[in-house]
Order: sequence, then C-alpha cells, then structure tokens
Amino acid sequence: MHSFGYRANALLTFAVTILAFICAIASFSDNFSNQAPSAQIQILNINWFQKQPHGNDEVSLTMNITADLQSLFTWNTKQVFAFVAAEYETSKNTLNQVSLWDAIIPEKEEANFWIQISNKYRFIDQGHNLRGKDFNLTLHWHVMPKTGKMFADKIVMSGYRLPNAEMEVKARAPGKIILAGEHAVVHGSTAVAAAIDLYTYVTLRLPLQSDENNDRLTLQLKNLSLEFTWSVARLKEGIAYDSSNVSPSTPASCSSQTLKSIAVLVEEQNIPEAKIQLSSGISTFLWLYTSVLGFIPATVIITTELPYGSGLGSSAAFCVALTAALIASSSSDKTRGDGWSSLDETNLELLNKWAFEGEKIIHGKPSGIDNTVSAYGNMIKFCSGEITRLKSNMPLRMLITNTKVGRNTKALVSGVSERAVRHPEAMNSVFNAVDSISKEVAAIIQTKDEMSVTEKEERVKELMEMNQGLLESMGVSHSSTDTVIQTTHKHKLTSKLTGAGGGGCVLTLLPTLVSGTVVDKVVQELESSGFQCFTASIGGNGAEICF
Ligand SMILES: Nc1ncnc2c1ncn2[C@@H]1O[C@H](COP(=O)(O)OP(=O)(O)OP(=O)(O)O)[C@@H](O)[C@H]1O
Ligand SMILES: C[C@@](O)(CCO)CC(=O)[O-]
Repeated sequence: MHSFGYRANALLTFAVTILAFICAIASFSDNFSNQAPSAQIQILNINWFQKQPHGNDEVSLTMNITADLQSLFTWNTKQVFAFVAAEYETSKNTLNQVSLWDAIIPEKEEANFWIQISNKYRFIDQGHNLRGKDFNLTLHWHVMPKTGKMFADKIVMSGYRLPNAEMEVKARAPGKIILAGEHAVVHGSTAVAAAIDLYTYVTLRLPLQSDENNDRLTLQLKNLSLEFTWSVARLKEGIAYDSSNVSPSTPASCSSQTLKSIAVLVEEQNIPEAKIQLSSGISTFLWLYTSVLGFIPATVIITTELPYGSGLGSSAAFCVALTAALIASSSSDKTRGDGWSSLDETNLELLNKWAFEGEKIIHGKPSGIDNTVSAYGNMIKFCSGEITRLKSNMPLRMLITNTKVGRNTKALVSGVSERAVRHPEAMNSVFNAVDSISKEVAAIIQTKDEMSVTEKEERVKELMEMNQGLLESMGVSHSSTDTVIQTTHKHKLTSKLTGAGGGGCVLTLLPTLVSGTVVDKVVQELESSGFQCFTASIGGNGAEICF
C-alpha cells in the first residue's frame, strides 16, 4: 500500500509531465503555422534635419507604416512586440541601428494596421553621417508565445535616402494696426494695438557643414525680386563688432560704429536708387543675423503680405519674424510636428528684445509697441514698455485703406519730437489727451455687459475722431488721409490714420449695423481715388515658427 505522500507525488509528476508535453506540442505546432507577414514604410516628409550644437546630426521624419502581422498570431501567441529601426553603415560600424518607433500588439485583430507618425524616438547619429545617407527601414518583431521559446524575425526595406541637407526653419510674424495712441506712445502715453492676419514670412536655410563653395550669406526679398549676398569672410572683416558685448541671449543695441561698418557692407550691394529705403532693413538684417547666429553661411528668404512702410508695421514684422527664425534655429528644443507653433515665453521675450533693437536701426526711436504686438499677437495696451493683453468684448471690424503715399516712420517720429521740443507744454497736453483716449478705448473694448455693441461703437468712433484731430495737431496727417476721412464721412463712417501717418494706411470703423452695400460703395469711391482697400481679421496670433 503506497502512502498518501507517495501517491500525491506520483500524481503531480504525471500532471507536470502531461503539461510539459502539451506545452512542447503547443510550441512545436508553431513551426507548422504559415507565417507571411508583410510591411511597407513610406517616408512622407523630412520635418527637419539639423546639426546639434555639439555636432551630431539629427533628423525628424514623418512615416506611413502599413503592416499585416496577423499571420504571426497562433493559438499559442501571447503578444507581438514590433519596432521599426533605421539601419545604415558608416566607416566605423557596419551596422548602425536607431529605433524610430515601437508597439506591443496584444491581439490578432490589431496586427493589420496603418499609421502615420513622426519618429517616436530621436533619430540621432553620433557624428555627422546622416547627410545624403542611404539607409534601410527594418520592421523587427518578437513573437512572445504563451509557452515555448520567443522567436524574432524582420522585414528589411531598402532604398531610403536622407537629403544632403540643410536645416530649414520658417517663421512668420503679423503686421498690426494701432487703434489709438501712435506717436504719443513714443513720449510715454498709452496706446492700443492689435495684430492683423497679414504676415511677413522668413525661411532660414543653414547648410549643415560649411564648405568652400558655400561660404555665403544670402538675403532674398522675394516680393521685390532682390537678392543680396556677402561672403562670410567679408562680413567678418567688415563688421566692426565688439563680440565681448554681444551674445545671442543678451540683446544689445547696435553701436553707431558697428552701424557705420554695416552701412558700408550694404552700400557695396548697389541697391537700386528707387529702393534705397530698404538700406535700413538690410542693415538691420545683418545686425540681427550676425548677433544671434554669428558668422555662418545661410540663405534667408523673406516674403511679406504687408505693404512696405505704410503704417501696418512691416518693419516690426520683418524684425520679429527674422529673429524668431534665428532663435528657433539655434535652440536645441525644436518643437516637432506639422504646422505653425508659438515660441515659449522665454524665447518670445528674447525675440521681442532683439526685434526692438532691430526696430531702433530702422526707426531711430521706436516705442516698442509694433514689435511687441507682432511678437505676442492679440490686442495689447502698451505704455512705456509695459504690456497689458486685452480681451476684446466687442466685434471690431476695420476697413484698411492704403493711400499708397510713401513715407518714413523715422522722419515722422523725429518730426513730432522736434515739435515737442519747440512747444513742450502744448505737446504735453496733446500727449496727455491721447493717453486718456487710449485708456478709454481699451476700457470700452473690454467692457462686458454694461453697454450695447452700438453704444460701444459710437464711443469708439468718437474717440477715433478725437485721436485723429490730435494726430493732425502733431503734424503727422496728410492730404490723402483727409480724402479718406471725407469720403467715409459722407457715409457716416469714421476714420483715423494708423501707424506713423504721413500717408500710409487709414482705418475706418465698420459698425455691425452698416450694410454691405454701403461698404461696397465706400470701397468703390476710395479705390476710384487710387487707394487700395482691404479688411483684415484683428487680434490673431503673434510670432510662430515651423520646422
Ligand atoms: N519685408 C521686409 N524686408 C526688408 N525690409 C523691410 C521689410 N519690411 C520693412 N522693411 C524695412 O522697414 C522699412 C519700413 O519701415 P517703416 O517703419 O517706415 O514702415 P512700417 O513699419 O510699415 O510702418 P509703421 O512703423 O508706421 O507701422 C522699409 O523701408 C525697410 O527698410
Ligand atoms: C509712430 C509710432 O508710434 C507707431 C508706428 O507704427 C512709432 C512707435 O511707436 O514706435
């Protein structure tokens, strides 16, 4: 007679043996499953390609991955681990493998899939071997069985090539309208401004490695079909630059000595006489570029939807968009993904300071309102560098009329300052009155329920009229502005100049109740006087970048 322990032991051994046998059969049966996985990977876009500050190449790409791994699933399969790796050869290693994406597939139903993604893990080479590199994309998988050994396999897809590349960064910055307070804001009064949906775009292309054939800094002004090129060596030799004073993270003013040396480099470009007013913009470009990025070759392409020098902040949008691209290109934290994205607060503050330094070269004595509203967007109240972001609680529709009368902000701003020196008391009263107007405009715009929209519009209209009168007393209006004012007044609409005046653009408030027929009639009359009319949406985004 066997003891109980002996019988239990025999039973357990028998059960374990049977279980092991079943497991072995289960595992063995996997060998008979017909596995025919398939995969395709398409590279849709190289989002960006950069040389990191310490020299390594890094690429961001967007891929379509299509795979059918269903045949890997048998009754013994627990899950499948799949990953895509970029594989390439370098002189040092025959196989460099960088994992770009991975996933755990728990069920057969999920094993036939299509996804569009940017690489989940960073595609960095420890060196700069990625330019022009041929590489494979390999889909690896590890099948984890319920029992038995794990097995792995892969599909190798070849024929991919990285560009022989440059890094490209795009930036854009909006123009602006000033609702109240221009000129007086230079003298410490309050002003109210808003971004509009007309932009200046900058594309910055940096070669990853400078070579003898690519040692040039090129600026292209696409709207004007103009191109300016300097060799980096000429810039280094030409710019009288105290590098101990200038660093990308501490914006500084361009000294008069540096500006003079830059002016020589600009003169060498033989700008056509009719476009000579661009000189200050080009000097600003050289100052901002070399201060933020140093003396490195690149191509910078500018396009703009803003009329040059007409009161819509073309110079500020140019400085802000340019600096945004420069800062973004040197930042190690590059936001991946498609489309436009804003900069973080620290970088926004930095770019706004640099753009202000650029505006100083173009304007002489800017208040900073134009670059600030272009950088931050929306609608702002601005006084002596202090910014209050406004939230509008009324619909604000403006007709913008470009009188096409050219003028120069620098000259107009200094004209007002000279008048203020000649008549300090009278001009102080004018500036104080403008200050009150701007504060009231800001308050009305933000008021919630106390006033009806029509009442708000009536008040804003009256304040615009008063502001225009004070701008006339500063000597910055123009006969073309008067024509716009008289034309719109015939239809009970109110207008005021916007920006520096002296021609340029004029704003006309379009109240909510004004009919489309009236607006069409006004536009027709203004355009028959040779002006150009358009509407723009008010209070949109500020500076944005795109990799
Ligand atoms: N897209 C651009 N590319 C190059 N330079 C530009 C560009 N936009 C503006 N500038 C420079 O800025 C100058 C115009 O600046 P200005 O301040 O007179 O006009 P604005 O900024 O359009 O008007 P406001 O200051 O009244 O809003 C141009 O003559 C040019 O030197
Ligand atoms: C005329 C001005 O007030 C506005 C120009 O858009 C100048 C400035 O604030 O720098």
